[in-house]
Amino acid sequence: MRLVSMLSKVCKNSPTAACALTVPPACWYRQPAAAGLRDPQVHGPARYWLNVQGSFTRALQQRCQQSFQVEVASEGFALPRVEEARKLNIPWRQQAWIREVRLCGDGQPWVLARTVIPLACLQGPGRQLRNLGNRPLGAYLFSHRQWHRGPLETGLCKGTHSGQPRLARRSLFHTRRQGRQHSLMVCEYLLPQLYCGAERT
Ligand SMILES: C=C(O[C@@H]1C=C(C(=O)O)C=C[C@H]1O)C(=O)O
Repeated sequence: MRLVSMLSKVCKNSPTAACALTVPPACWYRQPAAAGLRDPQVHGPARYWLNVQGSFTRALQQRCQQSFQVEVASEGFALPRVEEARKLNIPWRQQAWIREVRLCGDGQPWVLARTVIPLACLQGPGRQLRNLGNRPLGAYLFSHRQWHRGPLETGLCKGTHSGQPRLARRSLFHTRRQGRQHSLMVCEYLLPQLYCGAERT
C-alpha cells in the first residue's frame, strides 16, 4: 500500500520519467463538441490534432524539425477490450493482432497509438500488417487504396496523471475482400508535449 502511494507521488512529480506511458481507458464521443463540453482543451491547441483527416503520421512528420520515429511498445495476439470488440463487431473472446506504439518527434513521445486488427484483416495482403515493426501503419493504410477511414471520434481519457494522455482520437479503417467488409481500429492518444507549448520542455 505504501509502495503504491510512493509510486503515485513519483508519477505526479515526474510523469514521463518515472512512469511507463500507457494507453488509458477513455470515454468516446462522436462529436468533438460533445467532448468539449466535458474538457475545453478539445477546443484549444489540441483541436488541430484531433481533427487531422489525412495520415496522422504524415502530419506528425511535418511537425518534426529533426526526426520522426515509431517505437513499438508491444505487438502480438491478445484479447481486445470488450468495448473495442463491440465497436469492431467481433466476438470479445476472439484474439486480435494488437499493436501499441509511441510516435516520437524530435526524440520525444508525442502520441501513443493502439491498433486492434481482427483476424479477418490479416488474411491475404493483410498478412503484411503483422510485420510492420517500426514502419508506420499509416504509411501502409494510406498507400493501399482499398482502405478507407470512417468518422473520427474524440476520446477523453480517464484518470490520468499529468504528462499522460488526456485526449484521444480513434477511427475504423475499412476494406473489402471477397465481397465482405473488414475493419480495424486505430486509436491515437495525444501526449501534452504535442500540443502544450508550456509542457514541451
Ligand atoms: C493510422 C495512421 O497510422 C499511425 C501509425 C501507427 C502505427 O504505426 O502503429 C498508429 C497510429 C497512427 O497514428 C496514420 O498515420 O494516420
